[in-house]
Amino acid sequence: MDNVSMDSLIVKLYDVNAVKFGEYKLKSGLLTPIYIDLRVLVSLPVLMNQVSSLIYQQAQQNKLQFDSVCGVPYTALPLATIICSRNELPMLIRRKEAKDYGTKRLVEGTFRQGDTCLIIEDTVTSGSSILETAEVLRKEGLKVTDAIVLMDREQGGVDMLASQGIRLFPVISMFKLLDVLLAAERIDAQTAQDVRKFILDNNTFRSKKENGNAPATKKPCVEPQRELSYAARAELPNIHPLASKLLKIMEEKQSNLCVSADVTCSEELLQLAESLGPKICMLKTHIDILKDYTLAFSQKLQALSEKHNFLIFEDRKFADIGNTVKHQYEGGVFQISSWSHVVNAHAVPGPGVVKGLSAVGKPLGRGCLLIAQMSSQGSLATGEYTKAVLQMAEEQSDFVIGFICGGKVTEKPEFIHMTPGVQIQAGGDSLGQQYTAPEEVIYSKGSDVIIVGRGVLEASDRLEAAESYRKAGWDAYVKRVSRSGQ
Ligand SMILES: O=c1ccn([C@@H]2O[C@H](COP(=O)(O)O)[C@@H](O)[C@H]2O)c(=O)[nH]1
Repeated sequence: MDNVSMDSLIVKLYDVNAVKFGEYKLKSGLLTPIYIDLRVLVSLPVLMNQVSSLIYQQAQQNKLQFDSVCGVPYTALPLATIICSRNELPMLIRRKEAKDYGTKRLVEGTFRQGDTCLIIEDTVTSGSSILETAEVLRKEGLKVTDAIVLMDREQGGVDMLASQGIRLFPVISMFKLLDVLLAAERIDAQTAQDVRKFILDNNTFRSKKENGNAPATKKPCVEPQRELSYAARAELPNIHPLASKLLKIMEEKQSNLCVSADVTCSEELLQLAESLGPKICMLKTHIDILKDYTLAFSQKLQALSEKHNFLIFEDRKFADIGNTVKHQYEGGVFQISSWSHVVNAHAVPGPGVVKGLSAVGKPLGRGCLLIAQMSSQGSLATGEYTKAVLQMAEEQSDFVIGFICGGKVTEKPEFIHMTPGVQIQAGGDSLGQQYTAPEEVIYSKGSDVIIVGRGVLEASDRLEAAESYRKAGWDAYVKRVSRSGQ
């Protein structure tokens, strides 16, 4: 289902009163300004079918492997039934309580020990209902590794379940829902803001970790740091708003792909942005290689970035004293700061380069990546130099949002790691470029975003190639987060 119909589904859910604003009590007793009541769907067969297909699409898009499907009782039961019946899949029913006669089974249906069962849920807050169902299924000898939810309230369910070895794939997330209802004028800006604040202030997983079960004395051993999802990092208290926006785009579009649009004609660049826009979280430009740049072009590019929800990154690699980069960023022919969300800089000149850029970009809400490492053979950006770049970033984190690097260079989850020199086939070119595969960059080296140029541009079908890179990058990320949660 495309974005437009996803948006109209969200509006429909509101119109049938499945999304309510006011004051409601959650299962935990917490009062919430938004309540999702998907029970109403059971009387609305058209909507029921649409929602079921969306849930099943998540399973297909993420290539989930399973032998059976189980809906969390009760609201998700009919959804699971429709999915199983339409797609001829075996279903299991988890009883909420065992009968005191007959077989006394807690799981109805036939299965073999070691079979994998996919869980379907209607709404997730903390993830505890999915976990309860998973525990019952696991006790019966089934494996549970994945779950799909129609509506994720973004209050920590994804992270809690990941910590229990379950990857949760949401169809709709709370922030997306609020954006759509606001745009459709179903709610006003104040309501959206109040709900957003509530969600951010009431993360059930974070607060449990922060407040609950704290040992009286420190544990002697250091536990390995748990990997946060992109969505959880987007909500970190000290995160730069642009980094947060990027992480939310990545989560929403399930894309950690930045395409490097290294073409020399502005029309071709706009065509790339139009066709690949839905697949990417960011589009990288080298504006000075265009032979026909105009300011009108940059306006069209901005319009496409809004239409397809991606950020623009001008790979200008500023490397001069603060006063000069200020002019280069703001003025000249390109007026980069007026249209590019993100730029990058070498640290060679010292902190003044960031100060100069920040003087122009910070008031506009822009951000900067520092080049900590390079993908080219013989690069001098290694070792102590890379460490000095990290230090410079930390000192100016109100403008620096992350790094260009070969892999993770800092454990600070507020910083974004972006890696160029990526192709499915590792190798290189004749001018020193070195390529690493998406899985290695994201899963093994811990980077966040893959930057792909010729891997897409030189493919016979650019859209198909972009989708392969999107999928490879996203699968590697999902694998990484679930590994750390187990
Ligand atoms: O270390 C670096 C920094 C930047 N780049 C840029 O990324 C793309 C890579 O293009 P491919 O076609 O995928 O090789 C290109 O624009 C470089 O200028 C980089 O490769 N390495």
